[in-house]
Amino acid sequence: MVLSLARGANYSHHWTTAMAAASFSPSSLSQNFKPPPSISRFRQTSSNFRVFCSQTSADENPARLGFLGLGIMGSPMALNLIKAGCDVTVWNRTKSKCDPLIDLGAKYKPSPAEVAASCDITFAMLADPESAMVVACGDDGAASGMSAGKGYVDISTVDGPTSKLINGQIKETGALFLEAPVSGSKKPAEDGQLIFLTAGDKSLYDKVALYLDIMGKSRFYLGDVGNGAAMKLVVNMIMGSMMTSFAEGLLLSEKVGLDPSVVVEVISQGAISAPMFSLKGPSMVQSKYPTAFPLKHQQKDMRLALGLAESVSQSTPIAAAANELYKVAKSHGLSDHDFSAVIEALKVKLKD
Ligand SMILES: NC(=O)C1=CN([C@@H]2O[C@H](COP(=O)(O)OP(=O)(O)OC[C@H]3O[C@@H](n4cnc5c(N)ncnc54)[C@H](OP(=O)(O)O)[C@@H]3O)[C@@H](O)[C@H]2O)C=CC1
Ligand SMILES: O=CCCC(=O)O
Repeated sequence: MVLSLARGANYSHHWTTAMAAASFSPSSLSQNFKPPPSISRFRQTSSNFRVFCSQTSADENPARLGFLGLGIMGSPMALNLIKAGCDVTVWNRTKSKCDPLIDLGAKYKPSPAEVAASCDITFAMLADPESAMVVACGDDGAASGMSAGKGYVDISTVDGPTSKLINGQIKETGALFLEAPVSGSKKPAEDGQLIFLTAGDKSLYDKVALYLDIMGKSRFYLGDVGNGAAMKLVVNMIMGSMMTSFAEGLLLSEKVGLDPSVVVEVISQGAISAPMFSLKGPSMVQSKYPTAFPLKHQQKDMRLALGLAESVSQSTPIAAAANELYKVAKSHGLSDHDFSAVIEALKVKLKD
């Protein structure tokens, strides 16, 4: 089953909302206040508008949210939940990354298990399959704090087998599981414009739709666990290959005496125009790679996508070649730069 909803298509009566100046007090909200139909669009355009998470029924609308993993993506996503008035408890391996959110009202627990035990729904945004596994299923992992009635939503980009393992461990506790990797990078995370690619328990998907709509602009429900991970890996495999092809073009243009900035401009006006080229191109031309999506994560996604292709004997020679370039870039110390730094791998002189 595939279900796609753009933001605002499914607003629920569980929300209480208010247009308010900064001094507005949540306690003055009426439980019966109904959002206007244009609420979601309005929320994007007005800094005075807040959406408050309210608890009309503990069963129907869990209000205690956990957030595990406060990196480039997790921090702004959790922040958007806090700004919307949700009751958020955070945890991060490096505790200092919790502090700005605690200052803004988040609660803190010292382990994933304690977050899960104290929350109705726990979101996780971890680096890779290994960290997603250890945070969900390791010692003091979230599964230790889960039980019937709770939900675990893993937003990390992992492979299907990892997601299925986590699903199994969470389900053993009686809790529900949803995988929900996202398309969109640092800025869309800050702006609440992510695209959720979900799969797993449909009843949990329905419960968390409210929160996904705070953090994102659209959501897809793709059926069984593994389908969300596969969708994410296919999309990122294409993106990773596009970026290497773009990098080759920029360098070739320079070698033959063209201005690569003009190449970026030409591309932006034609059929292969893409926001990614327009966004990253100008800084790539200046050999600058401010990190939005770390190169090490793009290489991880290429590796996982190639594994997915291998599992069904699908030929992916372009992605395989692109992956080699990301590996070269990593070996040159570019792991924590933006993935557009892969262009540096093409500047490296090959030995005879
Ligand atoms: N950045 C982007 O544009 C996008 C990223 N993604 C995906 O989202 C996920 C997070 O990405 P992003 O926020 O950029 O990554 P970051 O590297 O900024 O953050 C990674 C997070 O994982 C935690 N972590 C890493 N290893 C461990 C471990 N062994 N145990 C516990 N926690 C660990 C880090 O904790 P600590 O702070 O202690 O290091 C941090 O909270 C990745 O799967 C990525 O592929 C998806 C869409 C876009
Ligand atoms: O996983 C990272 C995706 C980045 C993006 O969609 O812009």
